[in-house]
Amino acid sequence: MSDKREGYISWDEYFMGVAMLSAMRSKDPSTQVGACIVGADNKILSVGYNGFPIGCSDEEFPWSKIGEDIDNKYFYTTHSELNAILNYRGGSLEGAKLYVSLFPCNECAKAIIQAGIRTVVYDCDKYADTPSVRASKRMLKAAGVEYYQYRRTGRKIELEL
Ligand SMILES: O=c1ccn([C@H]2C[C@H](O)[C@@H](COP(=O)(O)O)O2)c(=O)[nH]1
Ligand SMILES: [Zn+2]
Repeated sequence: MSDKREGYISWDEYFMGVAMLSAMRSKDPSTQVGACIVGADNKILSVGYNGFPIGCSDEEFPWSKIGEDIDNKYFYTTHSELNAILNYRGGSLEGAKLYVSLFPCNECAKAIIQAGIRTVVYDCDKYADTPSVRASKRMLKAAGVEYYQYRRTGRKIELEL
């Protein structure tokens, strides 16, 4: 009989937990998104969160979404999924799985498909009714990328940092 410790987190909790922790790095006051890309052998390949590109300072660029003209975050934010894909320097993401705290938009869906990611596990789907997410689902389905919602376990994790 094994005397292994009970109560350890599952793979799904671990990877979605890393995605959610990554989201906490985001400076977006409205929606923080985190992503975690995992290889077939349950190894984490990359992580990302929504933020401005390198060199575009959070002090200078706008986080407002109602700003005039080009003073609007939508022009500048790199989405968490794209950041996770671009942060990976190890070669191919063919066959990888993506854990993400918000359902990917249509632009991220294109990047996911082209990167060879085959599975998307998402948590929140608050923009499900928008054309962007509807188009995203259409593309993911057409490309044979499986997607399903993460089943929350209700486990609370407290970290003293
Ligand atoms: O696929 C996606 C879609 C959105 N995001 C990021 C981009 C923005 O920073 C926020 C959304 O802001 P709202 O104020 O809720 O419109 O989420 C992402 O990372 N990935
Ligand atoms: Zn996106």
